[in-house]
Amino acid sequence: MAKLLLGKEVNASINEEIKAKVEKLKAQDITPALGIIRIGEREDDIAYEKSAAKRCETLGVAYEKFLLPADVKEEEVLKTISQVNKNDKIHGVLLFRPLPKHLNEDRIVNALAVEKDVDGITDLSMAGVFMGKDMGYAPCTPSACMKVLEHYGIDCTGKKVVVIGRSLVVGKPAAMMLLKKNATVTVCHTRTVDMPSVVKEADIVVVAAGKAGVIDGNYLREGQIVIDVGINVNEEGKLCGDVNFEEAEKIVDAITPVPRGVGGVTTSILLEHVVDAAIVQNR
Ligand SMILES: Nc1nc(=O)c2c([nH]1)NC[C@@H]1CN(c3ccc(C(=O)N[C@@H](CCC(=O)O)C(=O)O)cc3)C=[N+]21
Repeated sequence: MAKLLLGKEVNASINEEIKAKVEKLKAQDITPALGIIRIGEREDDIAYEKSAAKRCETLGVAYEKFLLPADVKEEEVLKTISQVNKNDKIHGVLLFRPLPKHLNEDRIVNALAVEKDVDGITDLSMAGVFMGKDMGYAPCTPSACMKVLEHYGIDCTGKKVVVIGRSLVVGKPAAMMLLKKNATVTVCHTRTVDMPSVVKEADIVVVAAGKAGVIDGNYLREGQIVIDVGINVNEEGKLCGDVNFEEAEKIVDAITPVPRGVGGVTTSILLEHVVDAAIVQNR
């Protein structure tokens, strides 16, 4: 049976740091605050929103929600973003993605002030990740994957790492971050030929396929470490990952479960970025 890599343990250390920073800010009469912009009612957005709000409450971070209907006009979204950009009481912004199809995601995302882009979605923040420069904030989900590996003492140097998924939200930035940690990285996607044999070659598998349970026992072998980034809501309304957990845990050495894995760490990183943004903006 695989060892479980639990988010809770990783969070404990991050949360201590966040609390200390929040206390320091509060001593200067500054309350760090997150702006949450949600368009429509996607279940995974709402799941993240609830977790983020709860964590804000626990850590003494304020938040304000900006809820827009799924059929909102682009100008309305741009107006909301300009409003949060100007509001000095809001230090970081979480804009859920993907956006409804009728909106120009590129234009909307890049309207966000880079110093408030705590989920690293603007082109400039993303460029920082790809060039290995300290520019803006890295996206929270791939950062959470790296944090889990680091916390459990899993060194990437020289390891074969397969990333499944090539999205800009997770797959591509995760590949760059792994490369920076000296891994030999392969990125698989829907056009990859014979994916099971490619994935079996990996020492570490980072799964961001975006589909519930698609990575089953046929892709895995013993000795592997599996990081499951997937957050899917199944028919019963429960969270599940992109890995078929029941099959995987019988085969691999270690795995992050869903829930209780990467998701909670993503939320911690988000809060850490908001608090850091509040510090930088009040210098
Ligand atoms: N720009 C953008 N960035 C995102 O990172 C992003 C997004 N849009 N759109 C939606 C998806 C979904 N997502 C979730 C993260 C955590 C939980 C979650 O439930 N976290 C729990 C723990 C769950 C667990 O234990 O695995 C918690 O923080 O306590 C859910 C969903 C982020 N996403």
